[in-house]
Amino acid sequence: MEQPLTRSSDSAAQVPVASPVDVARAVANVLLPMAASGAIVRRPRVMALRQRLQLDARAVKEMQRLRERYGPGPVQVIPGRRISLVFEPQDVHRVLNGSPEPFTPASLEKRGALGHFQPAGVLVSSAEERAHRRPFNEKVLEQGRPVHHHGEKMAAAIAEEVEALLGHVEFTGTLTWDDFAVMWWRMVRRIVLGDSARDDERVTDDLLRLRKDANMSYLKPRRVLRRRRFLEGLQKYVDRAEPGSLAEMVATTPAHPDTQPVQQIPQWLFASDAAAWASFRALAMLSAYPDAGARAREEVPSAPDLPYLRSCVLESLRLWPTTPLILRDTTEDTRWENGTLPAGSSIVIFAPFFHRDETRVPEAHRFEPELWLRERTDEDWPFVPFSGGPAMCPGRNVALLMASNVLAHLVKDRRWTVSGAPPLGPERPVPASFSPFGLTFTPA
Ligand code: HEM
Repeated sequence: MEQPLTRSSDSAAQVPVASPVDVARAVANVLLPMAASGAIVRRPRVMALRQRLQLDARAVKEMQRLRERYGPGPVQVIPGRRISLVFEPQDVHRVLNGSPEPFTPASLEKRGALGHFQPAGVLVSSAEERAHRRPFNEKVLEQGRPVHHHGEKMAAAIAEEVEALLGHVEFTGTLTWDDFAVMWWRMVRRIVLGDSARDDERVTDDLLRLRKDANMSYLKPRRVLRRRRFLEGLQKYVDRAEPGSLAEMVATTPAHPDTQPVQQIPQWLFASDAAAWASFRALAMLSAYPDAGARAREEVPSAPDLPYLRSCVLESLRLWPTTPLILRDTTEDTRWENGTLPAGSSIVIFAPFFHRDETRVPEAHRFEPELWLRERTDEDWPFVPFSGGPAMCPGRNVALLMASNVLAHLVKDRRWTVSGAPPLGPERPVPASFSPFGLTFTPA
């Protein structure tokens, strides 16, 4: 049973419900733009609109207004489903540290979405299944090591793929998102599945198809045959167990029968997409902030361990979190400063509010990679691009290794001019919304 908070009252009343007008505003300004952008695979056109209208600024303002109006405790903004927004750092830490009980990451919404391609993935698992699946993910991904023991092999694949991309850029004169994404997926397939998967677009196209369905969650019927073909494709790579791949580690890491090792892999593939968005935005920042670009270039010889470039990627993720809505469902009644929430309620941590609220975060609209040069703790303000607590992203270090090494090769011998971005630079506030998909880089 969870300990009550020291600041909790004995109130048996439920956490307040926002007024109908505030419900409509919270949905329109906070929840809808995020859902419309695509929870599992992004919709570039909606992202472009979000950038044009700078909708994330509106969302943060709405959160500030709601907090002002209802106080620091949570407030329910979808009464039927009992979805509550939280506003205080200690509530963020409490919810994330209280995973999987009483705050399970396997929320109704996530089960609806991820069930399309990884119904046995750790993120949508019960507490009992998680007890086996989480340690398996941590072992294979080596979550505590900045550089995975396959790091040299990963770095070699990254070097080859980025060099091939740069050859293409020399030919076309520009670096676009589409070219970057082709390179990215070749690299991810090699790192996760093995070198022989480099050109196996079918496996990631199958996943893309299933991810598109996942955006529609329960509204789309499950494509059972496609999912079977996709998972069988992954199984083949595990059977092949190419040395230096994560598939090899899946094949050789002991697993409890409940673990379903192959079903842990889709998350590693699909979540790598977020690292691509963060890297492309970080490249724009390194191009627009000459001092940061110079510091990154100086660091290149120490690859694959690149703390400053990793910080740049983390800062890109703080400014534009790729998981803006961190969801938890309550598994028992929980007490809060302003009332109780019954079991089965939903808690939403809206990350941009905690990352970009200029009334409480001095660096809200500045590019400050230095924020990440030391490990952050629960004593710190919650910047949570990788979530936190026992369900924190176990692939964080693999993602940062990929992203930082890709950036190192891109900036090593080149300076880039960026177009297609909102105005960027040290003299101005960092934009609230920033789509990576419309960016084009030209060697300066
Ligand atoms: C920049 C890239 C990435 C970001 C921002 C990111 C972020 C996150 C976040 C926020 C969560 C928690 C979601 C939640 O609580 O609902 C999560 C979970 C997870 N991530 Fe990542 N992730 C990234 C890349 C990766 C990669 C590359 C891998 C694997 C190679 C990975 C593996 C996982 C796994 C297995 C979980 C589920 C953890 C659990 O439920 O215990 N992620 N990630």
